Amino acid sequence: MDLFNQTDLFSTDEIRKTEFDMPGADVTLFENFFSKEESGRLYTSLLKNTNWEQDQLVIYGKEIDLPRLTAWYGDTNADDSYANTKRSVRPWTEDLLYIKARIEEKVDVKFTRCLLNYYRDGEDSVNWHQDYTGEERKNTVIGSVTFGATRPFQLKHATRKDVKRIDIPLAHGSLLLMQGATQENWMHKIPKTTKKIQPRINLTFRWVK
Ligand SMILES: O=C(O)CCC(=O)C(=O)O
Ligand SMILES: [Fe+2]
Repeated sequence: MDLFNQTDLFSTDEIRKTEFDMPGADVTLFENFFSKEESGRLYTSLLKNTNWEQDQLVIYGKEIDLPRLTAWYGDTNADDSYANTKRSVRPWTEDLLYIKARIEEKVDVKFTRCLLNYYRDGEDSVNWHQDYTGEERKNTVIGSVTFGATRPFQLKHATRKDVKRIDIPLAHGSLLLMQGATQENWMHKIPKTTKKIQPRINLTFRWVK
């Protein structure tokens, strides 16, 4: 066996935890949170069974397709704050309930919603933004799970120019937890790339009253 075979070196299924040193944020990455085998199964199943929708954004009165496909799932009996946006929230599926339960072992929260994003290729992206609005942004938990291609998740401080930006590669089977005031103090994005890359699915589990 070739001892320096990269595939062998990196094909470990061990969970690796990294806490990031970011002022005003609480961000933790768990690599290999889902095993290779589970991740492969969930990627295929989510790709096929999710009700992917092409959502639009209105800019200067013009409707523009979002550069990705999306879907909302969650507690359908909870008071529906997304009702006025015409976005339909579908009931939890078995896959989503499994992923949700695995994350809930790590955090003291019961998630009520999940937003799924499907980045078909390098042209698909999400621009700088913060999750949640108003008061809800001040203290939140977001569990972000990735299956498929690795894309860099970029973070920048919302107001301080002296704080360095950070790039976290989110790989197949990883879990990123963003807690406390992270959404209030930091913005995040997934940039476009001209590299030939495989599709990627991201799930953000949220808590909405
Ligand atoms: O794809 C990702 O990793 C992030 C998605 C995201 O920021 C969002 O949907 O709010
Ligand atoms: Fe986001």
